[in-house]
Amino acid sequence: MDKKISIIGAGAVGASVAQVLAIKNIADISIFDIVEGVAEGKALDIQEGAPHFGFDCKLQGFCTQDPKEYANLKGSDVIVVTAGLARRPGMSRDDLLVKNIGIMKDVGEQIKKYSPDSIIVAVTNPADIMAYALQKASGISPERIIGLGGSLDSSRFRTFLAEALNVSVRDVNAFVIGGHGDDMVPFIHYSSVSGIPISDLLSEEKIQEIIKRTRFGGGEILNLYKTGTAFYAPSISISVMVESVVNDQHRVIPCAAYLTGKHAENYKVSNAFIGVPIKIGKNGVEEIYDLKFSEADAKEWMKSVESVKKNNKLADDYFASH
Ligand SMILES: NC(=O)C1=CN([C@@H]2O[C@H](COP(=O)(O)OP(=O)(O)OC[C@H]3O[C@@H](n4cnc5c(N)ncnc54)[C@H](O)[C@@H]3O)[C@@H](O)[C@H]2O)C=CC1
Ligand SMILES: O=C([O-])CC(=O)C(=O)O
Repeated sequence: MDKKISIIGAGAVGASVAQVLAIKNIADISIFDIVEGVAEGKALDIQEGAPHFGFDCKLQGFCTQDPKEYANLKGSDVIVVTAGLARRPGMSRDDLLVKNIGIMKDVGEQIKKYSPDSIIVAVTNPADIMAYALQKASGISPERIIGLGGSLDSSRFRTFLAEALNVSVRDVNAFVIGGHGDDMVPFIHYSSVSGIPISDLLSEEKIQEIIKRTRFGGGEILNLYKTGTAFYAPSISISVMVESVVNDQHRVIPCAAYLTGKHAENYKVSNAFIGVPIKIGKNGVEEIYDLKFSEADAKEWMKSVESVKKNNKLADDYFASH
């Protein structure tokens, strides 16, 4: 195929997104992992299912114990980064920062070396900070880097709203902004069912219950799995972002994007990746939409901003000393 997607990290999320994207049949897929045999095995395993779905894309796996294998990133339209540690019960996503930032530094440097023109999708947690770290390590222009968060969090939010209202998820339009952490902001004022505001349909108490469940959606799955975190909903959420780049679809999805200029002014945070509604196309983040905040929304938003800023400071300290 003439398009190429690379996935770094062939664990639960990486392998699952590889399969979803293979079924979509939009690009050849290269998978990378540091553990020998994992990426090679997952690529072959997914490929062997092709006859049933009839996908023609080719999958290949590479072990990055030999960093030269990263040369196989060359020519990637999109690179999805899922390499690193996932949390265990009792941990927050932020507890992964110190371990995962070193991996992002290595991965970012390899991307810079072999495929600096790609669009990067940062998935490894804490994702807003890992997007920031990947940008620093790769030097890639920030609008070519998109972090996962809102795409997944909004999918959970829509699922819970549809369930409460007993309506099709297709008619629920709702999104979550802010950092992909405990302070994310399910944004009720722009949420509706086919245009009918959510606040006309559900009591304030029910809405607050759904907001809380959405915020801890990742934790709910972690507490069920115990040995790992969510990967089915994450992989589908990543696939729509990737497909929007590969096929230049201009989907509007909340994701972590780098805020500067007038957007930084509107969102009261600059030079940081944080979840806002963006238009995704072949050039990555093609537009950032500025939302209007009520006083209460602004309070919630600023909590999330402060948490992202605090973590970016840790990332800056790491890069200053490594
Ligand atoms: N942003 C988001 O919304 C979401 C983020 N995540 C995050 O994605 C990451 C991956 O999650 P899972 O796939 O469930 O974990 P996993 O443990 O199943 O897979 C991680 C993979 O990364 C590989 N890896 C580790 N260091 C590497 C390196 N230096 N180079 C290449 N590969 C390396 C491991 O060998 C492993 O196969 C975690 O940080 C998790 O928290 C997961 C779900 C949603
Ligand atoms: O909960 C986690 O650590 C994984 C994740 O980000 C999510 O599922 O939202």
